This record gives sequence, structure tokens and C-alpha cells, in this order.
Amino acid sequence: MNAPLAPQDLALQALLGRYSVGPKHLVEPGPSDAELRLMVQAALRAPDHGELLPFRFKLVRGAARQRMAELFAAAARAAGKDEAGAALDAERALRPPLTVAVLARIDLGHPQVPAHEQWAAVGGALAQFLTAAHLLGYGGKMLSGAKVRNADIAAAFCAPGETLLGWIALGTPAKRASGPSRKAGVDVALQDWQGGQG
Ligand SMILES: Cc1cc2nc3c(=O)[nH]c(=O)nc-3n(C[C@H](O)[C@H](O)[C@H](O)COP(=O)(O)O)c2cc1C
Repeated sequence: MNAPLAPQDLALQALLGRYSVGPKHLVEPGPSDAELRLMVQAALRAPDHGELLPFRFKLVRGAARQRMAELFAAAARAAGKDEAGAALDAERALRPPLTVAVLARIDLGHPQVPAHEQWAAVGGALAQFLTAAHLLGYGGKMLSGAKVRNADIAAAFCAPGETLLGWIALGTPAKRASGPSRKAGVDVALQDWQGGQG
């Protein structure tokens, strides 16, 4: 019999088992308000140089879902899609039990923290948010697409100076996700620095 896993091993096992779960595999319920606050607390534990908080999570709930669907449909038409394509895009706004818009607030003139460090903090926050969702038993996937650059959509979600990164689809996973294995990834991502160039 295997020795029981220590709590820290269980946490690591759960961490290594996080895969994105796409909207078509997400069912009700989505996370509660208390769980969402925990997920944002986890996001706030990401490294953030200068504690600039260069991100915001905006919940799309209630009547706002229909408004987002209308914006998605209009963006699809503006991009030259027919009515069937527009309906499909509108459906993307309505399908997940909960959608969370992710916004970046990058201070391009910050005297100590360059933009790339602020973007790193945004990515860290996103990863922590998704991992916390997974640890709470939910599935989710970060999605963007050309619509994040649609002027009407960007204006609807962003305050001045903000960038719309995309939307996290969240819900209960209808099936166990097992995503890409990335088995070779560690050998690519982990290297010794040889002391020379590059
Ligand atoms: C900012 C951002 C935007 C993304 N946009 C999309 C997208 O529009 N469509 C998509 O299929 N995956 C998108 N992805 C990738 C998925 O969220 C996911 O990371 C990828 O499918 C790998 O799956 P995994 O998280 O299980 O490793 C995006 C990821 C990030 C960080």
C-alpha cells in the first residue's frame, strides 16, 4: 500500500492536475461569491513588483450576460460574419455559468516597474485565479480572440488606460480535463546557464 500523501503533496498533485476546461464542458454551478473572493485572494498572492495591482477581474452576471452577447454578435457582424456566425458568438457569452473579464492596467510611465514586469504580474494573477478555481473543484479557461480588440467591446469593459486581456469561462467541469501533457516541457523550460552569452 502507498504511504498516505502529506498535505503539501496533495497540494502539489492538485496543482499539477490543473488543465483548462473549455466552455462546452462547463455546467452549473459556478463559484459562489465567497469562492470568487478566495480566487481573487489567490490572484493577489502572485508576485507583483511595487504592489501596483495591474489587473482587475470583472464578473459578468445577470443582465450583463445578455449585453455581452449583444456586443459579441455585433463584433461578429462587424468582422464580416453572417447571422449564424453572430449567433454562435453570442452563444459564447451565454454558455459558461460564469464569465470573468480580465483587465490589465499597465502604467507605462512607472519610474521603477517597467511594463513587462507589470504584464508578468497580470499573468501570475491569472494563473493563481485559475489554479484556485481548480482547487475549489471548478473548471475554467482563459479565452480572448479578435473580439478583445473590437473598439466597442474594449470600451464596454475598460476604463481609460486599461487593456482587455480576455474572459475566463468558469463552471463545474462536466468531465475530467486532461489537456496537453507537456511531458517534454520541463527539459525545454529548465536549463543551466553556462556563464556565456544567451
Ligand atoms: C491571455 C490568454 C488568452 C487566451 N486565449 C485563448 C483563446 O482565445 N482560445 C483558446 O483556445 N485558448 C486561449 N488561451 C489558452 C488557453 O486558456 C489554455 O491556456 C490553453 O488551451 C492550454 O491549456 P492548459 O491551460 O490546460 O494548459 C489563452 C491563454 C491566455 C493566457
